[in-house]
Amino acid sequence: MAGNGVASIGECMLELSGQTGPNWRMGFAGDTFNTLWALHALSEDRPATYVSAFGDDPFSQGQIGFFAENGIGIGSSPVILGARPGLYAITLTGAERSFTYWRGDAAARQLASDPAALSKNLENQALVYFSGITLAILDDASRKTLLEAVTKARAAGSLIAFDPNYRPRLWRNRESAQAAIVEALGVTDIALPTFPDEQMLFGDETPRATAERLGQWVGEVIVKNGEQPALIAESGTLHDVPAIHVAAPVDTTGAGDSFNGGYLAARLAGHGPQEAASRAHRVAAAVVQVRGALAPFETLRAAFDS
Ligand SMILES: O=C(O)C(=O)C[C@H](O)[C@H](O)CO
Repeated sequence: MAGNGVASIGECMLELSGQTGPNWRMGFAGDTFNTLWALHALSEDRPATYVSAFGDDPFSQGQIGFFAENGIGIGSSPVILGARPGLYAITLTGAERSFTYWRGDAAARQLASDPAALSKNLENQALVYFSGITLAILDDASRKTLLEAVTKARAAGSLIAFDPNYRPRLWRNRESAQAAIVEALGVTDIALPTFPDEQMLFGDETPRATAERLGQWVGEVIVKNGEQPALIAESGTLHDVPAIHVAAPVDTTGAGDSFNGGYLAARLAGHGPQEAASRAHRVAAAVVQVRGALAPFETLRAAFDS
């Protein structure tokens, strides 16, 4: 039987944000971590595990320490001698973000190197979350190991949530991204795609087309579309849930990830999809008003409950 915990699988990097002159602020972030951060802030009573692989250098130790200080464990995730975390920097044009990465040899690429540890991390979880970035950083064999572990968790009763989160640069080509993402959707209960990503990768013309295409495999689909309404498809019924207009956003990094965390926290707390999406929009609106991907827990909670 599935337990009470929440687990998110992927890569958390060092994050450089908030450049003012020559000064950067260093934090820790990565799409699946950003989602777990919000989910954990909003579901405090559930044990939270970030499932990845880590290095043994001071930055990896700092990362694991930061997770622990904030109540997030790493379960049985491997700590690999000589490995280190990836790094990314945020460049802002207005509030719109773009990223530069140094991540090709990051420890997280070995997150499926110990299949037994990976499966153990997914035991007793109410919810398991992963993304297209998780898939993109793995080689074919590791991706197969990951999907087997997720399939096993699902069979044991965990709810599986997935955001296709398309990062073209991380993939060999478009076809391999399409194939891996479609395979992941086959083991997904809640899909949280972003329309412009789906348009770029699959040529969908409207959010409705995305919802219908994903609805072939997934019972609950939430199509995010920036400041446009989110489109929810649940067992074939569609609803628009308006987003929140933020007058002066500062950095859009992590908005979609935090939306996902808010949505999943609300669903786990028993709210229906429309109420969950309204709360998720409020959480995302709070995150675009801070620099970097993570907002303080109190900020997230205030937005979720407002
Ligand atoms: O782009 C990535 O791979 C990241 O994980 C960096 C950011 O935190 C993430 O994209 C924000 O959604």
